[in-house]
Amino acid sequence: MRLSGYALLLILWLGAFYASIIMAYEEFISLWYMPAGVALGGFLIFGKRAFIPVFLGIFYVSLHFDKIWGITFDPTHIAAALLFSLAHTVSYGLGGLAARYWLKHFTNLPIALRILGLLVLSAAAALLAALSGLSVWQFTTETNDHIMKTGWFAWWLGDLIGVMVIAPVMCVILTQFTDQNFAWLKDFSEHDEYLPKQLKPYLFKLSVVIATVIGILLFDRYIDHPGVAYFIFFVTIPQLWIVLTERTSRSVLSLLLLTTILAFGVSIFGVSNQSITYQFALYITAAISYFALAVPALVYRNEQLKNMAMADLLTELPTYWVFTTVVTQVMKSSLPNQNHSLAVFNLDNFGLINQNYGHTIGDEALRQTTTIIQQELRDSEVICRVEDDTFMVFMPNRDLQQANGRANQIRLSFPILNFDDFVIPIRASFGVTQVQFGEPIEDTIKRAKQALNQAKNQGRNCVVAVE
Ligand SMILES: Nc1nc2c(ncn2[C@@H]2O[C@H](COP(=O)(O)OP(=O)(O)OP(=O)(O)O)[C@@H](O)[C@H]2O)c(=O)[nH]1
Repeated sequence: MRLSGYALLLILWLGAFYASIIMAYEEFISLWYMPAGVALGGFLIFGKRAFIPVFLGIFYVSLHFDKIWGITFDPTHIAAALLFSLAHTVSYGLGGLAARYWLKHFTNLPIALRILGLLVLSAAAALLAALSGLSVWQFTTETNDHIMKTGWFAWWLGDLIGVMVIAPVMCVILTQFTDQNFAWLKDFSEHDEYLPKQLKPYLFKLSVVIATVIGILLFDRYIDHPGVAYFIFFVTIPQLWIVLTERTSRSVLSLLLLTTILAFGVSIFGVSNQSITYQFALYITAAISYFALAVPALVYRNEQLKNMAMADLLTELPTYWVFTTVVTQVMKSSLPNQNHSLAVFNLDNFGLINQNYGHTIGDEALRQTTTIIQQELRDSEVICRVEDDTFMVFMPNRDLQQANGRANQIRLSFPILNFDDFVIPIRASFGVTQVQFGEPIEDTIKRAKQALNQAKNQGRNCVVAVE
């Protein structure tokens, strides 16, 4: 962690604290307590090194915020501030470190399960912070029994929302200030490249979110019914729209915006007696947003798997699966008098290239060879990489003799590859066979592979054709 990271964490914590004070709807109770999210996010990204800036932040405000303690600046005050700072830092430290461990070491679990773990850990950390913070408060002031009994729930909920909304924002910001690799966080945004970049549709969706929040606050302000605040749950719909269709950072930003507007709006529109309902709605909206993040991530993974099933990663040739599917379709639509053939070829002594020049050069040789052979093929011919250095070519409308000639043409087109300090001649052996009408494709391939074995036994760099 760089020094700028420490400083930034401290500044963000203080900024979040003063913002929460402005947004408090009751003395010391905020709709959402932003510093909780800054603290947990700090521990999540920086690990235990976040302790110092978080502790300093809360210690500073505990000393200077006389209103909290109602006592003067003396040893008791300092002891109280110390205890209070420890309660906050240790609670979010434990929560943040546990969340970090969970995300780092359970990367093979489904995303939804990892998110569930995060929600549980955040809830536990926020509860610990609320209970320990209030206990310190009660213990040091001895007067606020009422707060302990009635305030802990709102305090907990406010902290929890702070964590849910701010911690992901912290992850986006703080990852810039450390040299670590955050592969364990990237799963939540790896689908981003598949999602649109255009700003206009996002701004439109964002305005729907904002309009929904402000509309409901206004409604609550002017319709005198305690149930009106429940309409705020509708904001989940446009928020989900964003989560499912926009990049992760945009979903996080929208959640941040809607929470901020709601927190200010509750005070501005004078509807703070409904705060608990608004807090629940925020909590549910944030939790659903995180779960929904798993959906575009799953769609993205599906797309990746589909691509892997369709094209070989190294050569980008169609896979065996695509090849056999296409060939089977052609065979099904063929007439008995149509002759088709199939060639299997394997590069000669390819293992030696790896041995002599290394695997990377071997990969490059495979790539360059397939590019050159592809150029040599006719449009109607279908090629695939079967495995390793073995390939297959389907030759429609060619009988065995024609296919034999064609395979020899392809064999002769194998290149001599030029690298900086050396040249590598590429050679291959071929097995060719004609497809028997109505036979399964696996039988044809088996015969062609037997012919290929014969070609290898005959000294390589040749074509063997079998009926
Ligand atoms: N660089 C690289 N090598 C691979 C890849 N896949 C398989 N190989 C290597 O290709 C070689 C294939 O060996 P074989 O086909 O059995 O034997 P060969 O050395 O080509 O000799 P013959 O086939 O008998 O002529 C092995 O050394 C594999 O390690 C790959 O994707 N990249």
